[in-house]
Amino acid sequence: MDGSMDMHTEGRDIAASLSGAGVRFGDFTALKDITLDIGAGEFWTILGPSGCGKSTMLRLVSDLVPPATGSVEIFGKSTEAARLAREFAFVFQDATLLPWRSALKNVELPLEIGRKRGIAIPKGDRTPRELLELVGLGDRADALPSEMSGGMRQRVAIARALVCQPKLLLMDEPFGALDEMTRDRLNLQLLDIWRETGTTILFVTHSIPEAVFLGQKVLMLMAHPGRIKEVVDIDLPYPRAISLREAPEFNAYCSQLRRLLEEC
Ligand SMILES: Nc1ncnc2c1ncn2[C@@H]1O[C@H](COP(=O)(O)OP(=O)(O)OP(=O)(O)O)[C@@H](O)[C@H]1O
Repeated sequence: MDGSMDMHTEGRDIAASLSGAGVRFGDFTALKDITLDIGAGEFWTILGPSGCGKSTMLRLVSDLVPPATGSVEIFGKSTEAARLAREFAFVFQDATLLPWRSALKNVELPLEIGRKRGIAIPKGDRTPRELLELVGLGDRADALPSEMSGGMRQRVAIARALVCQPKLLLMDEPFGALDEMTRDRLNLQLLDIWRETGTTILFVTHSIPEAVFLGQKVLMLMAHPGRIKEVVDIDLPYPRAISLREAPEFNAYCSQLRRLLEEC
């Protein structure tokens, strides 16, 4: 499908609803006519050629860039209202931890900032320490970022993103800089976290196998201007094990997406 798409949304709570949404930077159209609904609790991965607007899509949803056309709603609110209510959180490729603070202190940071600014932060079900346990770092609470591996730092960043109990997690190539084995392990861990927290996840990646392994749906964007090429449902059951990557149906999805990517 080219340009835009309609989704059947009956009976589905909607986390993010985009309607004819476009983004411009000056004369340049970065995203055009994006229409889609992302159901609450769903896991979407986003693929597309370099420069097609994947990061811009996350920035649009998270109130970092305004729509030049159309509208974006997050859980029925404006993106600004959702941002102020801490309904979403970001994880970037670089963990961006404060180097002088321990893992635990980094996870606690959003709560501290909220308190200092007098912002009512949604009280999460889990304490920062419990979140470190959730990402498998319960025994590294006092470690400094320089004492941790890249994968560990990224897990701290995920725990920090979860500390305000966001209903929507926006992840921009969070495992792109990690070696393949660490990436596989974090993919499994992220699926566990997704199952346990029920958070909606929007996950940008350049890796077709990663997009298929994680996602219930893959949003394929195309370039010039950035727009929807297709949404592919990944009809593979959860929990997903690494051995799934050997399965013919997994590889069939990868081939389908590779063909779509070549057309973009
Ligand atoms: N602040 C900005 N000002 C001008 N142009 C921008 C700005 N941010 C992004 N762009 C342009 O918008 C387009 C989409 O950028 P974006 O970073 O969203 O692409 P992407 O698909 O995430 O790319 P990549 O896969 O390389 O990370 C690119 O052509 C980029 O140069």
